[in-house]
Amino acid sequence: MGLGEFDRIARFFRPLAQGLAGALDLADDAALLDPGPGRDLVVTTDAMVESVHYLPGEDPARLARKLLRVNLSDLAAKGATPLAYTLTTALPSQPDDSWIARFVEGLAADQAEYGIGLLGGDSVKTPGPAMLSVTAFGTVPKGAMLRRAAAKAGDDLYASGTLGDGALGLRAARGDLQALAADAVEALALRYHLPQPRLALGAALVGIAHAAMDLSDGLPGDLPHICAASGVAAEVELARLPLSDAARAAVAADPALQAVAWAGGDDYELLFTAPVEARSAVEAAASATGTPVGRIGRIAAGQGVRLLDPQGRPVESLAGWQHF
Ligand SMILES: Nc1ncnc2c1ncn2[C@@H]1O[C@H](COP(=O)(O)OP(=O)(O)OP(=O)(O)O)[C@@H](O)[C@H]1O
Ligand SMILES: Cc1ncc(C[n+]2csc(CCOP(=O)(O)O)c2C)c(N)n1
Ligand SMILES: [Mg+2]
Ligand SMILES: [Mg+2]
Ligand SMILES: [Mg+2]
Repeated sequence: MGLGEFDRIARFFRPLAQGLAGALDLADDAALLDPGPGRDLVVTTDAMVESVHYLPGEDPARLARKLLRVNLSDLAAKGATPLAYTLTTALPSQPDDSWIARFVEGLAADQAEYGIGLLGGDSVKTPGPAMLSVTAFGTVPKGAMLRRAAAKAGDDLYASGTLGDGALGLRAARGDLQALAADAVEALALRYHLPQPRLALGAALVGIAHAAMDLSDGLPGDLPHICAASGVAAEVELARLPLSDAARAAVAADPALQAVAWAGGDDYELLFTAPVEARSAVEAAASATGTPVGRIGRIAAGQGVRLLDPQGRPVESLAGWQHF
């Protein structure tokens, strides 16, 4: 028999709230959060469901870190510095305390890594698969949050890091990439399990980038959001998409994986636009934060996204992740 709901909160979750005065020891109806003078509060929520967002049997510590990181990635995309988060767990009716202990280990590790604390949350049971949800809070200088709606015709379009590793990494984690060398399989799976939110780059792009978002559903799914929000069109040269050595090896071993590498999903890289005059400022932000950044296309007047294959032909068949 596991602990009761409130003993479980006190034992496992309260230590994660220490050091965050507004969390009130996880013993009140709500928490308090002060963004500080001259700062705006930035708020984002993402949930993860077993078998939809992560594989059954996943290490709870690694799962906890991914849950935090997908949310921190949205803060990064807004140029925000993370402050705190709330956590909702919907777990099968008899929660296993050793599972929760390991989940909390993962949260503690990334709290330390990113300088954040647990502000509160909710614990419920479910007859369905586990569902875990985080709401992350960050701050930006007042009025400076990066937005999807700020792209301008003529802007360059950039992506950080490498794309496609997360989606290929899911296949690697499932054991589907048998033809690939073990070190490449491991590198891809790690990118699926443990994204790297681009917080330093996001903050450095405040005042430089026009529009920004993070890539979670894959470039063909996500870029149309910037275009629609900004009332512009975009053109991407797929040959310019930055692919890791492991992703290139996977595509070389199985050319059918090219679409997976391009369409991505689970990337948690930044997609952003900036005026041509800001090229050296973008490069400086990239090098100051140690984040690779590649120019992958451009923004134009009009609407819609054109993806061009390496021969310059439009590709219509790539789609992003959608739940329904
Ligand atoms: N159930 C909902 N209620 C209110 N707003 C929602 C709901 N679902 C999504 N949204 C809002 O829709 C917008 C897009 O959400 P979406 O989840 O696609 O963004 P994202 O987190 O950047 O992408 P991803 O979920 O793939 O990481 C956000 O402003 C989000 O707050
Ligand atoms: C086991 C498993 N199967 C498939 C996927 C792929 N996937 C699921 S949701 C999502 C988009 C982001 O989620 P959301 O839009 O819900 O925030 C992606 C790319 C995965 N991660 N794990
Ligand atoms: Mg979301
Ligand atoms: Mg998100
Ligand atoms: Mg996002």
